[in-house]
Amino acid sequence: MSQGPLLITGGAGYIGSHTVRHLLEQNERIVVLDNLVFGHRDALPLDRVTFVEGDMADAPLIEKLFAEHKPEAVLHFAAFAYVGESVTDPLKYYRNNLAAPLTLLEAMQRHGCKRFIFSSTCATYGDPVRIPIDETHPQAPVNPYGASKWMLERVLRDCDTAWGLKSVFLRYFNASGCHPSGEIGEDHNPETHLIPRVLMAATGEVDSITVFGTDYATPDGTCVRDYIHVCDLASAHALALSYLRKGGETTPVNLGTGRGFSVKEIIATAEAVTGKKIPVNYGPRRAGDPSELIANPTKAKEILQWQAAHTDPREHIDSAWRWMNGPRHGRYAV
Ligand SMILES: NC(=O)c1ccc[n+]([C@@H]2O[C@H](COP(=O)([O-])OP(=O)(O)OC[C@H]3O[C@@H](n4cnc5c(N)ncnc54)[C@H](O)[C@@H]3O)[C@@H](O)[C@H]2O)c1
Ligand SMILES: O=c1ccn([C@@H]2O[C@H](COP(=O)(O)OP(=O)(O)O[C@H]3O[C@H](CO)[C@H](O)[C@H](O)[C@H]3O)[C@@H](O)[C@H]2O)c(=O)[nH]1
Repeated sequence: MSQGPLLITGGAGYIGSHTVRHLLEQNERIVVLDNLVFGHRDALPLDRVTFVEGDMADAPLIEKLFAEHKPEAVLHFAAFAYVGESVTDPLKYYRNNLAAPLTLLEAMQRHGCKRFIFSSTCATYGDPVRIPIDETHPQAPVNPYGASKWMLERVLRDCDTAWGLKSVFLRYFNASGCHPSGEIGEDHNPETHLIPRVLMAATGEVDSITVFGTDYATPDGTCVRDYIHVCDLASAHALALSYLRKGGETTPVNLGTGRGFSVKEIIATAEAVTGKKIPVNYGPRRAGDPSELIANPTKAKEILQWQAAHTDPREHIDSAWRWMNGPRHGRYAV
């Protein structure tokens, strides 16, 4: 097995850049590949990582990258992740989330790189038939985004059977929060996720937050989600890497806290953290939203020795608020 660096696709994005920071603290060597469609060059410590600006579907570039750096493992974050857009433009999602990674996998096969950590999602489960959701829950995605991730999991299993690729499918629940330094954070454009949008309503960047649906079968009628801090996601990647280095088998692992919070609870917490009254509108349901998504995170503890350290959404919102009021938010150069 090659002793080269880690290749991190999408490492200039939200979750990728936090994971890069964490892995650098563990003295890992890192090559980041990102086409900067959504990522930010400034989110990377460019003096400490090798940054390759390019697309994972660019076969000559990928071949050159593997020949030059001989990566030991790939951490694959690069993808499109707007659920709504995936419904209206499915081919864009199947192209980037399913077809493009094949170029990467072909290069891995050619170069004998056999460790893969995949940013999968709770969206692969679809509408839950039981809560909390463990990894044996049926996978029946209800939108092309979730389907593209589910299909890539299948591809990875087949690569294991054929040439011994070992993968961990990290099925994240709802990523939130920002690095405690306030130097990097969530900066999607457009931003559709609940917590940053609530905070944008608090700063006046948007007029108000619209709650999508108040008639769900939940205690207060709004959707319930399991919010997992981005720094907890980062530490799980390091542990998944150790698991594969110790000879771990291909397997899915949920990354969540096991606790759910409603949209209304998140807004109330954001008001408490910011000290501001947040203007709220109540709108219809958003297509494709399950009422409740809560992880059973037991397996992560058993096989990765991981559990979420930041389980209080107040802490997530507080770190996101510090980032939004810090010097770099919205001022990434790229
Ligand atoms: N944010 C969440 O709540 C969440 C939840 C579950 C799963 N995920 C998954 O985690 C991963 C990271 O999500 P994020 O929120 O950090 O998104 P992000 O958009 O911030 O990061 C993705 C990065 O990939 C890059 N990228 C996209 N296509 C590329 C390509 N073809 N070649 C090279 N680079 C490319 C983008 O420029 C971006 O920097 C995604 O795979 C996403 O599906 C996210
Ligand atoms: O302006 C908003 C934004 C969101 N919501 C609600 O807040 C909850 C969280 O919505 P997000 O858009 O923040 O996140 P999702 O639950 O849609 O997350 C899904 O999409 C993500 C990709 O971006 C991940 O893949 C994740 O695993 C998957 O569940 C949902 O009930 C949503 O309806 C609102 O009410 N108003």
